[in-house]
Amino acid sequence: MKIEVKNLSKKYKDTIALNNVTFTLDEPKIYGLLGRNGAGKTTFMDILSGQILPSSGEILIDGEDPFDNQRLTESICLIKEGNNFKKDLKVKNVLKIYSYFYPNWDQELAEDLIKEYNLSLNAKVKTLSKGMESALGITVGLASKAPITVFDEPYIGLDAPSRKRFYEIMLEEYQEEKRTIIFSTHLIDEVSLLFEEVLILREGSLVLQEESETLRDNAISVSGSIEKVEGFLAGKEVIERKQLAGVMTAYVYGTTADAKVHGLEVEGIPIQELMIYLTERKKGA
Ligand SMILES: Nc1ncnc2c1ncn2[C@@H]1O[C@H](COP(=O)(O)OP(=O)(O)OP(=O)(O)O)[C@@H](O)[C@H]1O
Repeated sequence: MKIEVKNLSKKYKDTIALNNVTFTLDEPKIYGLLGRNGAGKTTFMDILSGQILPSSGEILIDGEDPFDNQRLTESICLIKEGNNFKKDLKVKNVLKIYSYFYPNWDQELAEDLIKEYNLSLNAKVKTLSKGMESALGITVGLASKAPITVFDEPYIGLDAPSRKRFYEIMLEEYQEEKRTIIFSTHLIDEVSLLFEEVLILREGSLVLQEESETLRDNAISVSGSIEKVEGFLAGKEVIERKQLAGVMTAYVYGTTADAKVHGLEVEGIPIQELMIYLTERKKGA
């Protein structure tokens, strides 16, 4: 399903959570949605899944507004970092409710995951530990087989081996049948290899949308005197630049060979480092 985000803004009283964000997600892929605390990720996911309205701008999913839209709601599954399910429900009833709601629900996968994560079907949600509740969220998200599945830091309390299994199963499922998975996380180095495309929000604005492969192959870090670096940057797409004591470092799309011709120091940028760099708060902000 095609997701078009057009001039999307969301204001909560004095806080601008999203500031005129525009981008398109054209095809089923695993998208990483990254950004520091308060960057606007959850707000975006809430608007996308039709839970809240934007202040201005719009999101269109295959041309339609998701707000109050039954046809689209059953195509989108949003799993948040907690409180996804009513506390008094038993695990088996949670599965039943979601199986009615999502037309592509995969009961076999749900049952496999329940076993994998050692969840008891008769346990009530309120008796589950944080990690178990996350495991239930992951189970529902994956088994929904919703064409747009959104995970907003869905692993609170899950230990490292359980998270690893989650990533593995998510990838297996995705490879079997492609769907749009939007994944928001702070554990960037753990999952960055899964992402096919990365979007980074900083303080409500989109600062990067790029395919991971392009980032891996073409994003380089160059440094040298301000004059030399600026000479090299002319006409190129610059991701970010900073200066310290007369030395400029820039992240840019370019080739190592070209940068060396300009007499610059050049390095590849590990994807997670690029993300960390781009999500740093600006000094004084
Ligand atoms: N219901 C609300 N009322 C008031 N302000 C809100 C509300 N929801 C979010 N905000 C504010 O909007 C901004 C964006 O929040 P949002 O939760 O979208 O960020 P986030 O990127 O998901 O952050 P985190 O990584 O911490 O989950 C923050 O400044 C937050 O305080």
